[in-house]
Amino acid sequence: MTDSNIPVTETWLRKHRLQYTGATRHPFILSIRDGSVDFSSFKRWLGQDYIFVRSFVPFVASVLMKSCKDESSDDDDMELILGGIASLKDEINWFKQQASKYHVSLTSIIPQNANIKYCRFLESLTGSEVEYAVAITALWAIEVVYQDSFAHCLEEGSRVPHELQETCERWGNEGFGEFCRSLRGIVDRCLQKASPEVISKAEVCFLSVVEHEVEFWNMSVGDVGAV
Ligand SMILES: Cc1ncc(CO)c(N)n1
Repeated sequence: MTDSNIPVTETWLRKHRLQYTGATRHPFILSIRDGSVDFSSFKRWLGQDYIFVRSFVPFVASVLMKSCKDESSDDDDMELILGGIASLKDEINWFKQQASKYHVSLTSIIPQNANIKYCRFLESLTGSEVEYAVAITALWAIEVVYQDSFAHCLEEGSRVPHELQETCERWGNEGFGEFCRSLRGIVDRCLQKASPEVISKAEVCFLSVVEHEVEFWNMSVGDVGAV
């Protein structure tokens, strides 16, 4: 670490503020927050995110495996990640419920390009050659973008449509916020001891996640460039 007083994640968030804000204050999220959201966009997001979450499970499982093998990991890491996997089961059920409520057929969804690319990226991180520090960075970044985005929709002055309140609470709730802070703590701890190469790989990985998240939202609002 270059400056021992500032955690690595803090330096990234300062350095890549614009990119991060692009992902967490995307027009799609702002439209949920101000109530102007187009429901066909919401339904598109719902179907695509269901596919994403199914690919996300093996990725998180691979992070769990790395945490069990890596000597810089501790017992708490394993339990935190395991809890994350357990809640994905609940999340998959939630998607099924929402899909039936909005008449979205989950069996006939065609994954869009941005989604395919994002899932491929996740898969590329599952190999044993990818360091735990890099993989846990991706996990934190993936979760914190959703947490930060949906928590913004719950802030005072927002006008979220009643039907979407539950969606915002799913990722914007305080418990999930705490989970993200714990993940961030792991990232900072791992990178404090990491080599400059691993730190730089993790930073590239963080930025890739942020870019994939922007593309994912773009796809949801139906940006033709993303299809
Ligand atoms: C695209 C995407 N990013 C992050 C999350 C958070 O789990 C999600 N469900 N989907």
